[in-house]
Amino acid sequence: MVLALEQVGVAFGGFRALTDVTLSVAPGQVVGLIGPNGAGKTTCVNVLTGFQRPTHGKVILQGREVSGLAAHEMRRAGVARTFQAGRLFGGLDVLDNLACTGVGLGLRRSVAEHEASALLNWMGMAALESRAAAGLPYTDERRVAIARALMGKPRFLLLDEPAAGMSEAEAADLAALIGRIAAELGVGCLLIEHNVGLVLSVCTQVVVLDGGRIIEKGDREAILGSRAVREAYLGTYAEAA
Ligand SMILES: Nc1ncnc2c1ncn2[C@@H]1O[C@H](COP(=O)(O)OP(=O)(O)OP(=O)(O)O)[C@@H](O)[C@H]1O
Repeated sequence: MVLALEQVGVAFGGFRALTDVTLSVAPGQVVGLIGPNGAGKTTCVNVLTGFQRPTHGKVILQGREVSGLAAHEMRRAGVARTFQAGRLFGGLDVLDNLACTGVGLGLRRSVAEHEASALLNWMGMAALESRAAAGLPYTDERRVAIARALMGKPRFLLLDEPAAGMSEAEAADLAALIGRIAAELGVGCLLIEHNVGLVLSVCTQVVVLDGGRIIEKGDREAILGSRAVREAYLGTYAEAA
């Protein structure tokens, strides 16, 4: 049972941001979504999470069409996301950042706090519980945003450039974390990332967008061997791969 786009198109006025996009993420799988700036990656995530209605096509969750659901309904249905900017509640500590999200999802406060604490522990971040979110170093802030997205035990997690601004070592740690989220929690992950090396290290399947269309889909070898991908994209990032 998967989260999928079926022949999705999105138009902003006369501009087509996406055309005929079909992709899917299965539980426990990490799918990469790459492509040049403006290719339509964030728009895909927005459609999959209810932030953007498709102009054409369908969003499918566990066999059911969910194209019309709002963002909070998709979240309750088990589809979580992170944003390019962290969007934490700066005035709250880390535990409360997670617990508030749990309460918003319908958990009792004590249950939400317990889940938040267990999650931070699982991610090796228990020491951050009572730190103010506003004062966190950048990489911790990104990891707390991922922890918060995992509240309520979502079945799918969509990550929009989670490694932006990180060093190679920090990005490698993040890749390991994403691998654990898929393998140990069984969460299906969709990873938008400009760091192609990171995508190829953690994703079993990669989808390449250019100009709102899918130009390639496949595993690491298929992507590295694709002439269309090299021409559209990898030229700029060849060293990273
Ligand atoms: N709300 C909107 N109104 C009009 N155009 C939009 C809107 N949102 C996105 N676009 C346009 O749609 C195209 C795809 O944008 P999108 O943000 O999905 O690309 P992206 O692949 O995520 O790019 P980046 O890597 O730069 O984040 C871009 O040309 C963008 O300017």
